[in-house]
Amino acid sequence: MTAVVLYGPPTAGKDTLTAALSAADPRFRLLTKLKQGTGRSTGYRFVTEDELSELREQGRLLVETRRYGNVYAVDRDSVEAPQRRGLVPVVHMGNVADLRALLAATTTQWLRVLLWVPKDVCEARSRRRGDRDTAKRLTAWDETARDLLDSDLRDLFDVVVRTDAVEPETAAKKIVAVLDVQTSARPPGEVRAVLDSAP
Ligand SMILES: Nc1ncnc2c1ncn2[C@@H]1O[C@H](COP(=O)(O)OP(=O)(O)OP(=O)(O)O)[C@@H](O)[C@H]1O
Repeated sequence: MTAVVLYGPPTAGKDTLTAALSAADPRFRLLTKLKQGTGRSTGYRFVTEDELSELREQGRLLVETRRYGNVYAVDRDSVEAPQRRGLVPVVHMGNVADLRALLAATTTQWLRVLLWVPKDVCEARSRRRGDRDTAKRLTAWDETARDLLDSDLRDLFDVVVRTDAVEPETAAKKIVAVLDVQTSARPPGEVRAVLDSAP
């Protein structure tokens, strides 16, 4: 596999696992998404509406998401340029439609990872992290759970991790181990069991 996509609700550990992956193997690089709008800049490159339109016209936008009045996008170059240098881009996704759009738009072999936390752990993590918008995060957790339960889970994830049960370093090692191996997707029953299981 030449790239990794991490899907999960707020506080599932996407940033934490990305850091653990980079520490375990310097090939892993967080992909910088494009953002048009306002708010947090970490992990994003701000672009103007005109720049975004130009990239869209050039067919460069693999995924485009409109949320909270902002536009978020993945530029094809931000996937392919690191790959040309032997690096492994890591991208974070928050909904299945975007995940599928990303998979369909590239010839890249993505390692697809589901990170999961139960809602009470999400709340505790969000409060501990000092989020001012914990209620919004919990709404997003509900939306992510619904999104998954409404989706066809066949052939969607290669690795499934409950991050309240597995240390980030252990999850990173597992991903490094399967990255270059032909893996088969986790069966839908296994994915559902992870969503349903009590903390
Ligand atoms: N495997 C883990 N074990 C224990 N704690 C973890 C684990 N992964 C993440 N955490 C903790 O949970 C909190 C949220 O993690 P992180 O910011 O990585 O999640 P995220 O998925 O990137 O969240 P968001 O999408 O809300 O930005 C952090 O305080 C982190 O220390």
